Amino acid sequence: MLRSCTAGLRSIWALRGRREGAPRLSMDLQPARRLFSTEKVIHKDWALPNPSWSKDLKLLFDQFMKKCEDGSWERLPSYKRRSTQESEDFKTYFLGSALQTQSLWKKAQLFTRGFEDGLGFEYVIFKNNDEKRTVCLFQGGPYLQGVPGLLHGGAMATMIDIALGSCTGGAVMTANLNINFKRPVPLCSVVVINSQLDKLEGRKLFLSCNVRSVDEKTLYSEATGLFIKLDPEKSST
Ligand SMILES: CCCCCCCCCC(=O)SCCNC(=O)CCNC(=O)[C@H](O)C(C)(C)COP(=O)(O)OP(=O)(O)OC[C@H]1O[C@@H](n2cnc3c(N)ncnc32)[C@H](O)[C@@H]1OP(=O)(O)O
Repeated sequence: MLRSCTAGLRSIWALRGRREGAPRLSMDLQPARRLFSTEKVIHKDWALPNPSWSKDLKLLFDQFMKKCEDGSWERLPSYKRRSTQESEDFKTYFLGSALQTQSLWKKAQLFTRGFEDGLGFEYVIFKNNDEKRTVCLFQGGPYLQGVPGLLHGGAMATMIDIALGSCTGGAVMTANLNINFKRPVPLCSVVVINSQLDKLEGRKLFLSCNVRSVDEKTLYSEATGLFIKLDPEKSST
């Protein structure tokens, strides 16, 4: 698996030096990823295969894409920046935020999508709306190392937060995250995060997840999270 990651990295270096935002043709650089353009901005969907994806990740991706065919599952697209509407929703609550300044707003992006292909967070999330659950396929790259050869716990916590968040909807914030790290995750390996909504109580969403190896034999982590739907009557700043 590590070898597959290394092989992927070779193609990554070939792509280095090409900066996002610079004028370019979508098909020229990353044919596997869908791009659509408005007048000025190119929104790239990052939850699609790229050359750094290991065989395991591609295989699981294909399996879940098949499950999407009858409509029971959907693949969630992933962008570096939230849509204008989503951003407006959050701005409503955080009126005093530094992001109100135009220059910062333009620079801000989801930090899990800020790495070159294969070096950081490679992931895709599939959602089953009826069952109120998601499956996140995650391959943590070499820049996410903690203890040598192993994935940093903070990187795992980040993915758990995102995975649990994907079971919610609308404007929510993480209020509590509780993680039990049971086994260390080898760097560049693929893990599967199964998340579900356990309970909805007013504005409180109680969620849980587990993180397992592809063969399901290793339980790496278990976590619970509390997310709060933001109250339109309140502003947090
Ligand atoms: C597909 C892509 C998905 C992407 C997902 C992205 C994931 C990224 C998510 C994040 O990183 S969010 C950033 C980290 N989180 C924060 O910075 C949150 C900081 N905290 C807050 O802003 C506020 O505390 C919060 C908005 C969460 C709640 O404030 P509110 O004023 O709206 O709620 P309030 O304090 O009235 O509490 C509402 C209920 O929740 C309960 N509650 C709030 N915080 C709690 C807590 N920490 N533990 C337990 N209960 C809590 C509170 O007791 C109360 O219960 P009851 O309704 O039963 O009375």
